[in-house]
Amino acid sequence: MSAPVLAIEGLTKQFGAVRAVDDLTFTVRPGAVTGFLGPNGAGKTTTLRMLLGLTRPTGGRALVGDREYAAHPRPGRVVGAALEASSFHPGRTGLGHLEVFAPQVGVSRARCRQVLEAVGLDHAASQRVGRYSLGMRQRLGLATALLADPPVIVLDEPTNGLDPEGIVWIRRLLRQFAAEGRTVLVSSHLLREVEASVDEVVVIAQGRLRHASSLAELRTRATPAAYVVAPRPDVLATLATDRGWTTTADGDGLVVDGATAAEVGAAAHTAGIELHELVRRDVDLEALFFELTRPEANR
Ligand SMILES: Nc1ncnc2c1ncn2[C@@H]1O[C@H](COP(=O)(O)OP(=O)(O)OP(=O)(O)O)[C@@H](O)[C@H]1O
Repeated sequence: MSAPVLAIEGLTKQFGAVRAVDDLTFTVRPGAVTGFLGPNGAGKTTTLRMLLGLTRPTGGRALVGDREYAAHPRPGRVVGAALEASSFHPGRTGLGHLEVFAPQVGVSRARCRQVLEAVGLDHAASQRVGRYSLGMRQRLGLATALLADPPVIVLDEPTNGLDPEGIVWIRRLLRQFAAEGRTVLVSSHLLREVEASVDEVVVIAQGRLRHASSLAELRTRATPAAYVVAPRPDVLATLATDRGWTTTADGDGLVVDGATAAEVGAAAHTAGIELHELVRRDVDLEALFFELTRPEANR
């Protein structure tokens, strides 16, 4: 499958006095899961709505491959999207909802049953959507997105309302889509929630791009830290301070901020300091995310 690239080019949306999206530019490549991240009100949904032709941009454009979404002959077959879990007709059954969409994307009723099963809703096929839980509506939204087996999948906060098992399930599904070569864009206001399933991250705040890179590259931006246990923690703490690192007592040992485990090990070795334990501390991505998305005035 050669899935299209998504290209957001100088995209801007002004709602009265509010600039919801402000000259935003980034691309989303196939074969990867891209996390579209930002705090509440950052402009994620507005961006996705512009990408899907549901909101008209004030400026710039959003391309799905070589053209805008609406310019594709059958856009619903190219991009499968789930935006808001609440926008279902409450009187329709889960299956009925999919059957309304099926002709629009040119798929059979049998396919509707197939996707309901794929999202774990076959047992609730004839239940009214009004009685679905938030998690079930999320699954139905995903089923709608998957109906046409599209090469591009766009999901807005898909883990909202899912239980831990559902979150693990959706992570696997996202990974599978990427492995199949699809272009996958998934929004969230929590980096921690998508950390295990994304390859690329696009971070926005106040409608503006704050960061775009691979997740691996973002990690390298975070301050490294190590946990170390030494029989003479005072000597180790002095060494760390001399190197410009900070230390905090933690249980039997010290957390050294600002240094990798390898740097702490090498420095201790050179200084002839005995160590009993030395491990890498996972980088605090959440702190970095908070830093990246702080209001501009406070940066
Ligand atoms: N139709 C609208 N009319 C006026 N203002 C709007 C409209 N839609 C969104 N906004 C405003 O635009 C800004 C961005 O909203 P948006 O929903 O795109 O953010 P978001 O990142 O998706 O947030 P959340 O995570 O809370 O859903 C907010 O200030 C919001 O109040």
